[in-house]
Amino acid sequence: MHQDIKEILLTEEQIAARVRELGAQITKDYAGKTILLCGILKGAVTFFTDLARAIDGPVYFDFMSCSSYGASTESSGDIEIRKDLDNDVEGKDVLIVEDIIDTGITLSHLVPMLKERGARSVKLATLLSKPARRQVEVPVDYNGFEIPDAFVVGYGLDYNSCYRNLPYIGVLKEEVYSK
Ligand SMILES: O=P(O)(O)OC[C@H]1O[C@H](OP(=O)(O)OP(=O)(O)O)[C@H](O)[C@@H]1O
Ligand code: HPA
Ligand SMILES: [Mg+2]
Repeated sequence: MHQDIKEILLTEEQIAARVRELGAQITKDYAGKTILLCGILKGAVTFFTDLARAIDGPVYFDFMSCSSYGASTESSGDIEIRKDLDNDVEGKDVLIVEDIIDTGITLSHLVPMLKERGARSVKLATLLSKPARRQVEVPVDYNGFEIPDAFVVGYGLDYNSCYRNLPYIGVLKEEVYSK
């Protein structure tokens, strides 16, 4: 285990098993449709690539880059779109893929924006949800795990751009961000 990690919350095996379940459910729910899978960079990349391979059906890939945390463990409340989707979403079945919903602020901006652009449907898949920290309610269609109120890293999630490549989800030691 990495020296900055206090505890492993979800192992590689637990994540892989849950991603397979979510992929099977999405495959059923979208039978006969093509999904425009929209990953929110950068945190969602790892979940996105695993989830996409767990879906048995036609899928297009697109990505949007937003940032609100920067070098902090608290949301700034300002969502900056650094890169928009390449696809026109009008008439498409959009499935947003996120790594985590924490305050809900990021998704509360993105979901209405994609609906306004004329998407036929906009649904949301997240690997993690931290309900204790929610400031804005966002309906989640596919949720991997509910987690307690702790700052987690790994499997795509970062603190100050580090730890994204850890293969598990771990709780970061407080001393790493309080110094
Ligand atoms: O529900 P919220 O409180 O809005 O938090 C969730 C968002 O924050 C993180 O992104 P971040 O801004 O850290 O960018 P990153 O994905 O590049 O790390 C995470 O990947 C989600 O997009
Ligand atoms: N870890 C990493 N990034 C995050 C988190 C978290 O717990 N919450 C929102 N963005
Ligand atoms: Mg981040």
